[in-house]
Amino acid sequence: MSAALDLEGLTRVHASGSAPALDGFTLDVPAGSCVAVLGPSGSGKSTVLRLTAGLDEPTAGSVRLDGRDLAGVPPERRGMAMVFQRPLLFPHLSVRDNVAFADRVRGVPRRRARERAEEYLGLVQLAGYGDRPARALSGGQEQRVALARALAAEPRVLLLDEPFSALDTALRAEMHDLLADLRLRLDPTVLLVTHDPAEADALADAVAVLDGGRLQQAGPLGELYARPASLAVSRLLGGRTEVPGTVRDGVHTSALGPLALPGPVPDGPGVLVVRPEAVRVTAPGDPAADVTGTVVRVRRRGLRALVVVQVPGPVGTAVEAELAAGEELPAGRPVGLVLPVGARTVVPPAGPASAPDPARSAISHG
Ligand SMILES: Nc1ncnc2c1ncn2[C@@H]1O[C@H](COP(=O)(O)OP(=O)(O)OP(=O)(O)O)[C@@H](O)[C@H]1O
Repeated sequence: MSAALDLEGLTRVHASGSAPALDGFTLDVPAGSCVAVLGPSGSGKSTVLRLTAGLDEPTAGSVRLDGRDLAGVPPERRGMAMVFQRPLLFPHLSVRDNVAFADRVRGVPRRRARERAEEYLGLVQLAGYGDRPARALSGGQEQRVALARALAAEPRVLLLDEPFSALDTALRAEMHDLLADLRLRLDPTVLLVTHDPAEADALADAVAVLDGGRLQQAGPLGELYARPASLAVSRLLGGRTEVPGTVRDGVHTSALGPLALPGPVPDGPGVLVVRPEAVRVTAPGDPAADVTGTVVRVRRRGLRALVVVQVPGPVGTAVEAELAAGEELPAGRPVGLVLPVGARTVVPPAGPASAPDPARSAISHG
């Protein structure tokens, strides 16, 4: 049976005087839901899982399961199971005995533990693999066994730490499907750590974005794409259009000229961000165009192309637009761009710690 997980003000300072690895992190994971913690390397994602699992003590804050504070409860009594990026199987044991291991430690008789292991191997589509030594499995199969072993512990919360990131693209997609099926059958509460927005999109009901140990924004991923709260969130989700300017009375004025905003935004400096999927490319003379510019770079993304359009303003001011499938535009082509009002989002300018990295510049380094 799944449980509601509440993380409240979780903070972890490793050495006194050092910056916290995690700073006041608060997140609700409703029973039976899957929430992904998304963030770049070093942002504190694994720290969230370690504190939740009880593998590390928080410097401040609490972990609650169905309202019960877990302070002082050891990892094995928390009703949680964790799957890591590496499967950490016992290579000399059979696949079946790897899955049965937790039951055996709990004192379940060998025969019963092995029967249960077979059930869980069936769930991860490895029925018939029980007799094999774990060392004779492929990477994808090993990770299925790790998942079966975690599920066999009947956890109330399943903690997944980048569990599929070592797998190739096709296997990863298979594992995503498998996890979606397992969620339907077993209804566990899942807290997933990933650096990959596509993985969060495939698996999670909601996403919490971490940067520098701090929660930036939490909500359904579609909301974060449409309305990122900060440059860090926009960048993590692949946003590259960033036009600095100033907001006054609901209008953002920048090198692109005045652009009305869809909702109330406080007056003051702000950076306009727009998703490439929302930008429409048109002819330079089109009266509907909000701005005109020149295609300076084309990036392939499967059947679609992304074009980087240099627009008036300081060197490097550019807007990225996604073309329709099969549509092509060469570098050097003048174009008009429509930035639909609903797609215009203004976020606070970067502080000194998160100043834009010139190496990311859309124009100079595609
Ligand atoms: N035991 C430790 N002692 C000191 N600092 C640590 C320790 N564990 C983690 N850190 C630091 O805490 C910060 C957050 O680490 P964490 O492993 O949670 O990040 P992450 O987002 O999971 O990174 P990655 O995606 O690379 O695994 C990092 O700056 C890291 O160097």
